[in-house]
Amino acid sequence: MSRSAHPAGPRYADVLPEGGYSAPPADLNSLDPRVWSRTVTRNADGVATVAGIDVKQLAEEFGTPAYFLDEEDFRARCRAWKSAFGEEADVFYAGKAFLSRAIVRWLTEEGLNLDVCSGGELATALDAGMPAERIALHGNNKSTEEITRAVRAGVGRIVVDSFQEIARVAHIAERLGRRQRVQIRVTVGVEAHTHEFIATAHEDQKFGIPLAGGQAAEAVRRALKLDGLELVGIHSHIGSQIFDTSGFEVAAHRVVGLLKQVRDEHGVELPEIDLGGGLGIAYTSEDDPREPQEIAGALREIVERECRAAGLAVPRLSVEPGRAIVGPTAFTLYEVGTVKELPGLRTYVSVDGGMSDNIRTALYDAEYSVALVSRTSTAGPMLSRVVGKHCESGDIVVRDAYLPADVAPGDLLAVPATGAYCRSMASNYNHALRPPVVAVKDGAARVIVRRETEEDLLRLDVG
Ligand SMILES: Cc1ncc(COP(=O)(O)O)c(C=O)c1O
Ligand SMILES: N[C@@H](CCCC[NH3+])C(=O)O
Repeated sequence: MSRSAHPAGPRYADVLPEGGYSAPPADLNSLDPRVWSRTVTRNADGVATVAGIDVKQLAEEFGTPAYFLDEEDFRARCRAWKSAFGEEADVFYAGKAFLSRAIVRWLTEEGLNLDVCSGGELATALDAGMPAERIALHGNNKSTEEITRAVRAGVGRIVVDSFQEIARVAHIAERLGRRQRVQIRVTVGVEAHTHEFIATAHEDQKFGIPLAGGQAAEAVRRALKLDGLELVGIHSHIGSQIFDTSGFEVAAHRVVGLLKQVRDEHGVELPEIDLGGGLGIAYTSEDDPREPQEIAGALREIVERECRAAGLAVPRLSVEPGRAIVGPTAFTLYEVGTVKELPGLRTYVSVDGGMSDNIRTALYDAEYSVALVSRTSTAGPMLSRVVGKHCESGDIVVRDAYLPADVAPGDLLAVPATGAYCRSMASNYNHALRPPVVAVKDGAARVIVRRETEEDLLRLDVG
């Protein structure tokens, strides 16, 4: 929410968000299809439903807070990415956004590959049957154990992130009698227009080997000399929650520039380019994300044009969307516990979860939307802040939202677009029990990640 004066008047200028507040939406009961997963709607009684199941029934059966993930929507998004990039490219789903065995099975069935960035993600992928050759291992500080497991399993590629790692992967692969396919992650020097903590290709941050100063070219030189490595390509990931294709285009241009330099220096044409993930989604009605076709068209066009100009064969392209596939497919369902009005300021609506199930608002100032979903209301708009139950004043789920003025304890609220980086970044802060993920499809709901229990917490506490 943004832009305009505080509804309570100028006296409260000090509490204004940057740019001010927007006017309340015309209809507080509507569920904007750009923000909600595809099968979310309201039934004749005004209760929101997903995949045909009403949220009151879901809350009763699975409790709150809980994430509800629309399987059909997830699969449709996988297919949209696959068909946008076509047979000449590979789509690696970024498991860090959210990973579970069910997700791995759906990805495998839909023909996507998988990017993992830890031993835990690798274990989940292999356990759920993703063929190793369709897995890429990432990370800026992979352990020797993680690299060894990945090489042993036969992963399709390891994306190396530093000079030390080039030597480390080569050494491990040689010791195991393997030749590991690797890509080198480079930093292209693009300032992605996103939050500082999720931008990854400007120069002053921890990921990748800079193109600047010839470091990436030196990394290629070293990798080409090592028997344990098969250098197959160059990787770039510029950041996350990006709406504008221009940063990807600059990255593609610079990566192709490096391929040309490698060809000119070593007579080798590297056969692959990966341009990472990062495509943004709509968290609120004000966001206007790009579609996979748009990004695919723009990337293909620039890679082909640049390669033609450089006299290079067009390399195989891959991308790693996480948020854009899983983000819009889930919402978090909460029950309202208390409603506290601060006259002239706003109303604090406390729900039964918070920063332990969605840290993004506190961490990145992320914006979310929220709706009353257990009923409709004809009450007027109330400027609200939806907060959690943790012992932190920064425990905010939705910073600025209009809710109907009659919202009361026992009502159910849902926050859409929480499929990415919410359950995967959830914590046990205040010994909160991490919520379950429930997959919904065709009128049926099943738990794919169960709710944590106090026994789970106590089992780890062995002191
Ligand atoms: C290397 C890499 N690939 C892919 C992704 C997925 O990004 P997103 O979920 O924004 O598509 C990330 C996370 O930002 C990443 O670090
Ligand atoms: N975790 C971040 C994105 C960073 C992903 C990894 N490079 C988010 O919630 O938006």
